[in-house]
Amino acid sequence: MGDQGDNLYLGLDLSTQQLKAAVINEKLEIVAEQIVIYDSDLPEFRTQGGALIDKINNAYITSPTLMWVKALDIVLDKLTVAGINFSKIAAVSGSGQQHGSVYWQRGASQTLATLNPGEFLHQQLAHSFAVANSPIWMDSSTTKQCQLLEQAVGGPMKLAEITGSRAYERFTGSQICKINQTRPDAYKNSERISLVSSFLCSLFAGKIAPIDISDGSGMNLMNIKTKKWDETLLEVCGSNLAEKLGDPVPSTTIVGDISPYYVDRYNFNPNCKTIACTGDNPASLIGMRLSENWIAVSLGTSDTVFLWLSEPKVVLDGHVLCNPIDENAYMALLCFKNGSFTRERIRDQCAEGSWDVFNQLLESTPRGNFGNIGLYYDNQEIIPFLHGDYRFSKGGRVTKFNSLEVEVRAVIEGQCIRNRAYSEDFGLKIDKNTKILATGGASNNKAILQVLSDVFNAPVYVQHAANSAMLGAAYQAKHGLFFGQKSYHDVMSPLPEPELACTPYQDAESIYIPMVHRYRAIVKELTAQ
Ligand SMILES: O=C(CO)[C@@H](O)[C@H](O)CF
Repeated sequence: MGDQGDNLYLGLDLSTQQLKAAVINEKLEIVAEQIVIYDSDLPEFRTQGGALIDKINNAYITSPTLMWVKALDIVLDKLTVAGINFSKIAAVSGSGQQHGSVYWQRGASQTLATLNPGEFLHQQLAHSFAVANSPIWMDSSTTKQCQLLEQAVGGPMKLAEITGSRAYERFTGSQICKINQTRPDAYKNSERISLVSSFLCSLFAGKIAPIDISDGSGMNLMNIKTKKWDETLLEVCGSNLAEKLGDPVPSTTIVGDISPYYVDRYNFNPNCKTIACTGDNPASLIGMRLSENWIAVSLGTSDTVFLWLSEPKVVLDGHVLCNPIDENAYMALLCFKNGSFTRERIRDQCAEGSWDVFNQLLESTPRGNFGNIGLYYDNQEIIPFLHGDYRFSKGGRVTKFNSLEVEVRAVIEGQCIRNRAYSEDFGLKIDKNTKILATGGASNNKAILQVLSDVFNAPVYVQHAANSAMLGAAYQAKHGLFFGQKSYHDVMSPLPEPELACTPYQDAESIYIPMVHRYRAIVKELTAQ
């Protein structure tokens, strides 16, 4: 690939609402970035936020598989128009929304291996999927299948010990099980089954790509210690499933040379390597350069907390995934559905829709909020399994707080206390080395970050990288290409250090440790009801 100095790397993030692509150089600087937003750029698929919600059963949520293929056609054409010299791209990798599944029709491997460079991908793959609309992570229609998985191994704790999570409706195992039960012909005609991430990799590799161990940890099917499929769990979901899935591989695996389709159609270098793709959250961990002593808090539509784990922990709330950077390590993932929409609701109700007013109200109240605590769940929450608003003053449950500023502080403190409580359940020990990396939209709000810092009694840093999953995929392309020659930290060394945003007040720990205990007691009481 000529002088390494001018190598480029391509990373893509196939997320729920859009496909994003970034080209970076050796210094990990973004040299081009393009996006395809499904709803507006591909209106023929009639998605809402990239998803199709079943009109009869709104728990049943899918995405058109061919829409994702067409989005790749478009984003590569956009990069072409942007003048990218594809022949300089040394490696490509990607990330995908976790848990979704793609069902390749018999014969799809042959089609992938013999693509005609004169035609679009979507034209040639139009009949390559046994299931036209892929189940995605927003689906919650597989409770019965979850029960089968847990019963098969002896209950939720055992399933969590084996696979890193108790059974979740959105996880791929229960989704495959449901396809097999409700559409047996489609299951039988599926030559292979991919995750969204390995599906994306397959399009570049010109063959059905393997599932990586990190995204594979989000299926309730893989033993996170042995990194092999659990035979008992596969049996529950369908016959010959191991053959349909293929063997899991480390997330840095070089899957092969890029398909000749891209060499002939876009002038990619024939030596360009396709690196295994992974889930969007593991890719974010890569993009955020997370390591031990760091906690990452992504403050977005949903709030996500990431921890680096050297050993797996058996928990019923949250997920343990194999680590995409070090295959002998793990990562903890806590997903909270109620993030920015809830903050915005309280902003609209209490601060006339203004973040400036919101922040003034927040900063006008003392740490600890006069003993008030609030839990706000606009949508059914994953952890804890609660829905609605719950307010408590010193004396007990109340229907409303007596001031706007108390309500504002309560929503932010409540979310930050939640983050700390469940992180500690994962074994997080907060000490003088603990640091928090905040990302996502709300990480631009210093007033919110100050509360996060106080609740965790740790400094908060920010990283203004555009999209940690997309960049993580681009970084993984380079990391995978030089795996064994350069360490991950060497690969990432050109990146600037995260910037310190705020540090905790002296009295923070004495205020928030009792509040975390009180939070736990409240949640225990509410979930018992
Ligand atoms: O379900 C999730 C993780 O468990 C989400 O973060 C999806 O990965 C979003 F695409």
